[in-house]
Amino acid sequence: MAVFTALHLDDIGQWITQFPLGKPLALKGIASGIENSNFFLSTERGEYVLTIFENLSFEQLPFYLQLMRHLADRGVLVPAPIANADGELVTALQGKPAAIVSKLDGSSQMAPQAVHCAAVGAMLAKMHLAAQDFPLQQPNLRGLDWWNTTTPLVLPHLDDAKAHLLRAEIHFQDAFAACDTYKAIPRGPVHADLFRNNVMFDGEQLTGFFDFYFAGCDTWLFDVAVTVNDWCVDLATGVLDTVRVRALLDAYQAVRPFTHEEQTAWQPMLRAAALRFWLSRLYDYYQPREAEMLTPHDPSHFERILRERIATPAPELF
Ligand SMILES: Nc1ncnc2c1ncn2[C@@H]1O[C@H](COP(=O)(O)OP(=O)(O)O)[C@@H](O)[C@H]1O
Ligand SMILES: N[C@@H](CCOP(=O)(O)O)C(=O)O
Repeated sequence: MAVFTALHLDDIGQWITQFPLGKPLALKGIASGIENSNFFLSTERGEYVLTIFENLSFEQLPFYLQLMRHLADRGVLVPAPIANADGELVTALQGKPAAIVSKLDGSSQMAPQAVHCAAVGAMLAKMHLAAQDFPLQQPNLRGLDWWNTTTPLVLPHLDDAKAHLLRAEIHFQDAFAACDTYKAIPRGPVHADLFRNNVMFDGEQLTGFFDFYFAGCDTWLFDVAVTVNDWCVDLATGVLDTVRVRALLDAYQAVRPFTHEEQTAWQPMLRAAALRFWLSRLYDYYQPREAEMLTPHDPSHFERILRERIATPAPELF
């Protein structure tokens, strides 16, 4: 569990009066997540999630919170941010930026079947289309520039085989990002971290996407690749399950058809999505931060996925 900033009910008594939520009744640290400090908050008005942002700044946060508001207003299932009396979605708590959002029903589906993958694919396409007219701009902060900056920081910790793979893949992805096909594929705001643990289900009913704090403007296909690499994979081997891949891709393109350029970019994009999380997990592993409770994710999982995507072509987009 990661709670970087300890917080108790007494600490928020005054702070919470700026929100139309009534009296706070309970506050409980959440036993998962690796980026922020999250708490379930019960008030006289209902159930919420309070997040204290450990790495993102006051300047960066309006992009995420306003994007969630924009999507919620257009029928995409996401937590709704709660504004304070001045209409602000982000305010200071313990000297750090903090926000309150509505709590989604259900729980994460950690052993998804085709029916869950189809629901995720359809909602992801709906989200991409709904975000097209979102007016704020922010790059994907964990995109190509970050990969190039981070690689030299982790390379000294790797053995020869891993270092060779990382250098070669960065080289491949730099070339891929420079090609005309890549430049021609559609883009806009993307979630960029739509793993099983960032979606709620109530049975087979999807109740919401959450954890938008890696969102940014990038290719839609990158978002699809990140999602497929997690939702449709055999966790032990990194091998894709064709039935789940087909369910996710078919449901996605029933809402937003893929382009021919995206078809060409699909295999390199799956590699890019694997590289992104191998790198961030390596970075978190070798440069750990202070936390009250923290379980780092296993980097070798995404090294395995990357090797598998290089070795074996995935099912085509269409
Ligand atoms: N809006 C929400 N509704 C219900 N549960 C939530 C919501 N936001 C977060 N959670 C819970 O908090 C946990 C950690 O949140 P997450 O956003 O993944 O943390 P982090 O940003 O630190 O990685 C989730 O696994 C989920 O159980
Ligand atoms: N999904 C990423 C890490 C981000 O953590 P999250 O709990 O905020 O989704 C990974 O698995 O490496």
